[in-house]
Amino acid sequence: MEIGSKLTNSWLDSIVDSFNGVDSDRRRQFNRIGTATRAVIESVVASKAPTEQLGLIADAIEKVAEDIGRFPSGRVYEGFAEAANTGGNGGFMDFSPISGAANPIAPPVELSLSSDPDGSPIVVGVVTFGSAYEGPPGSVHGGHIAAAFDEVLGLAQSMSGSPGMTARLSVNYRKPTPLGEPLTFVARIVKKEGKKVFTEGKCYFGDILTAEADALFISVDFSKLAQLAGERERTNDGQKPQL
Ligand SMILES: CCCCCCCC/C=C/CCCCCCCC(=O)SCCNC(=O)CCNC(=O)[C@H](O)C(C)(C)COP(=O)(O)OP(=O)(O)OC[C@H]1O[C@@H](n2cnc3c(N)ncnc32)[C@H](O)[C@@H]1OP(=O)(O)O
Repeated sequence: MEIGSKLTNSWLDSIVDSFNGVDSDRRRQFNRIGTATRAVIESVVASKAPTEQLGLIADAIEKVAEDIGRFPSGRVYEGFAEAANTGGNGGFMDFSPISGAANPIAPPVELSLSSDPDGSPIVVGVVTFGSAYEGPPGSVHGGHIAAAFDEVLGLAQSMSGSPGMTARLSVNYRKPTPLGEPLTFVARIVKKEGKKVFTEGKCYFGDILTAEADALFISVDFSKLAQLAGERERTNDGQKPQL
């Protein structure tokens, strides 16, 4: 993901610059795997393949899982937890569960920084959710809408220069959010009070407002993030960070 920064937030720019523009074969291969696995996930939940074919497909997928599972696993952290990238060679947030191209469970939401007509900085997230994200028939599952808000609001709050973790996230679902259609999330900072960064966001399908959210982020000491990353690398399974 390239973040085409139109902002002059030097703090965020310096982080984004440190990840962007670096290309590597390793990153390309991870992104290919992520894209192909995402396509498999989509087909798995929506395939009309004949039953006799399903066993063959299951055999093939089990073989792939076995092949990749033979290698040791462990995440690489450069900077921030969510900014884990594909091998330390560039790729800002390649493995984000929401926006990471290399993470097959990410829809993914494509993030960019922009500004609204009055010049205020905003984050824009563009995404089309496939069948794997279905909640009510034909609509996106509300939990995934909340996750997309957490991501775009999370990037917006980081423009404050003192990013933190989500303390509270509230979503109002106004209209069903359609599957298989391009959606646009927009997020901004509302105000900052000490460690508290208040944000708000909206999700549109065309001109239709389908959901809106507000969230409170609490700036965290970067040493806390480093500690979380350290725990994750030590245990290598990352399931239980010690706070
Ligand atoms: C992760 C950082 C990434 C940085 C990346 C930068 C690069 C840019 C990239 C960008 C895109 C990435 C996008 C990622 C987005 C995803 C983020 C997530 O999903 S985060 C996972 C879910 N959230 C948790 O797991 C938090 C768990 N909770 C905690 O760890 C703590 O509770 C925490 C940090 C939220 C606050 O703990 P305390 O000890 O630091 O805060 P105290 O000092 O006690 O409180 C400060 C003030 O805030 C209020 N406060 C704290 N928590 C509150 C709450 N839940 N609700 C309301 N107020 C709260 C308190 O009442 C206090 O207010 P008074 O100063 O007294 O007025």
